[in-house]
Order: sequence, then C-alpha cells, then structure tokens
Amino acid sequence: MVKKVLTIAGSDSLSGGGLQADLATFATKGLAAFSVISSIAIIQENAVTIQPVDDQTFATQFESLEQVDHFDAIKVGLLCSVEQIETTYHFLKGYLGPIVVDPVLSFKEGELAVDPEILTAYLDRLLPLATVATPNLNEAIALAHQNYLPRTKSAAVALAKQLSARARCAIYLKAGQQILADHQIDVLMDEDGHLSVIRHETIHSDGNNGAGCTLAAALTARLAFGDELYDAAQRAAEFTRQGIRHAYSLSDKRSDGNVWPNWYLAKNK
Ligand SMILES: Nc1ncnc2c1ncn2[C@@H]1O[C@H](COP(=O)(O)OP(=O)(O)O)[C@@H](O)[C@H]1O
Ligand SMILES: Cc1ncc(COP(=O)(O)O)c(C=O)c1O
Repeated sequence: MVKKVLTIAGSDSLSGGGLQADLATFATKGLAAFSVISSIAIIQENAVTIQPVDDQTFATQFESLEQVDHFDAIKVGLLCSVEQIETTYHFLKGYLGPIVVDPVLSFKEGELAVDPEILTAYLDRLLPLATVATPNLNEAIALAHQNYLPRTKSAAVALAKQLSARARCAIYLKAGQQILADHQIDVLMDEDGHLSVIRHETIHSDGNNGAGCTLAAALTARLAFGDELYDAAQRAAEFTRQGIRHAYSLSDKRSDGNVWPNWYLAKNK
C-alpha cells in the first residue's frame, strides 16, 4: 500500500535545500509526497531572501489536505513567522503519527535574524508535538538560549539534553565538525534521555547544500516505514552522506554543491 508523507517547507529555486530536497528524498523511497509551501527562498551570491506566502494562502493549503485520508509521517521545515508556526501547530495537534521538525533558523548560505517570539513559538507549540527535532548547532544554541558554541562532545551532549528537556521531544543535534577534527558528530537524545552519538569522517567536499533538509526528510521517510528512531537516524545519516559524496555543482564556476539524494537512479539508467 502506498505510504503518504507531507512536507511543510520553503521552496529553494536552486534546490540547495527546502521543498526540492525533501521531494527528491521522498521520491527515492517510493513515497507519495504532499506539500505545504511556507515561502520562496531566493539564494543569490551575497544574500538570502525569503518571501513568505501570505497567511491565508498558507492556511488554505492545509485545508486542501483534508482530502487526503492520512499521512504516514510529516516533516516541518522552514517557517517564517509566529503565525505560520501557529497554523502548523493547529494542523498537527490532532495528528498521531511521527513528526520531524527541522527548525530552520540559519542557512549555510547566510545568517537569518532570529526573532525571540519565533523561538518561543517553536519551544512552546511545535517542538512538544515533534517525535524528533533536528537543529544544527546554531539553531540549538538559539533555542536553548545558550550564548556559546559547544566545543567538546560532552558540551554538545549537554546541549542536546537541555534542549530535549525544554522542548519535550527527542533531539537529533547536528553538531558538525567543531567537536572533533575531520569528523562530523551528530547527537541523538531520545525523549527518555537515551543518548547515541553518531560519528563519521568528514567528507571533504563543499557539496552539502541541502544536507540538513535531506537528513530530516530521510528520517521522516524511515519513520513513515515504521523504523525505531535510532535505526531511522542511522539510516538517514548514511543516506545523507551518500548524497554528499555524490553532490553536484550548479556550474563549473562554483566550488560548492547540492546534495544529490537520487544519484543512484541516474546510474541505473
Ligand atoms: N562534509 C560532510 N561530511 C560528512 N557529513 C556531513 C558533511 N556535512 C554535513 N554532513 C552531515 O549532514 C547532516 C546535515 O548536517 P548539516 O549540513 O550540518 O546540517 P544543516 O544543513 O542543518 O546545517 C549531518 O548528519 C552531518 O553530519
Ligand atoms: C527553503 C529552504 N529551507 C531550508 C534550507 C536549509 O538548507 P540546508 O539543508 O542546507 O540546511 C534552505 C537552504 O537553502 C532553503 O532554501
């Protein structure tokens, strides 16, 4: 039977994350994917512009989803305002399946200003509904109201633990490469306080635009198939690494690149 998943996300015309990365990831798993678009992100050389959809258009997309009988899992990506968080909260609050919240507050391509009211809305409304949230370090310290970046594994674990307790959900913290030279450290703290550290060698490539979205989408997909959180996280992390290894560049003039979730479909042609 077909599995159905929903992503609530921003569109990125350059496919370096957002809706495009989510749909590409879901397609590799044979999932039927649905979407609610929060915004259009335009990434230019020196600037990231986010154009939110108006509140009514945002809300009406949720109303249209009443025609779909069920979702096997739901992913939440970029939301632009407290109003969008509230509307999403009202849609999700009666939903009993797995919810992955990627609290997108900062882009690799540029910093986003973080409104304290948005942080509060995430903490009080959306995150308590989440099965797991997937912040990167900057997002986690903003949500935990911490003013320094963890530099050790134990500091990253403490941050994940503190955020999990405050947000009342499991946390998959993408602690990145600040902790251990040449390695990426991800910390999974489940709701019962069980800790796992997923550590792997850094792939020396600039092709990780969309890695965070791909990871959260792959996690959503695995949870839709009924995996336990730890297994889902391991498999999503490996899937993302493969996408980074096969990243493609937008043009010969650029050194950075986009994660390619469905690289192996091209190989099988
Ligand atoms: N160069 C890399 N080598 C290996 N894994 C990476 C690399 N860059 C990112 N990842 C992995 O991709 C996932 C997404 O991380 P990251 O890109 O830091 O998230 P975000 O896009 O939200 O900042 C994490 O599991 C991280 O470990
Ligand atoms: C709409 C949107 N959401 C999320 C992201 C975050 O992308 P990443 O997975 O690289 O963190 C981006 C990045 O460009 C984006 O455009």
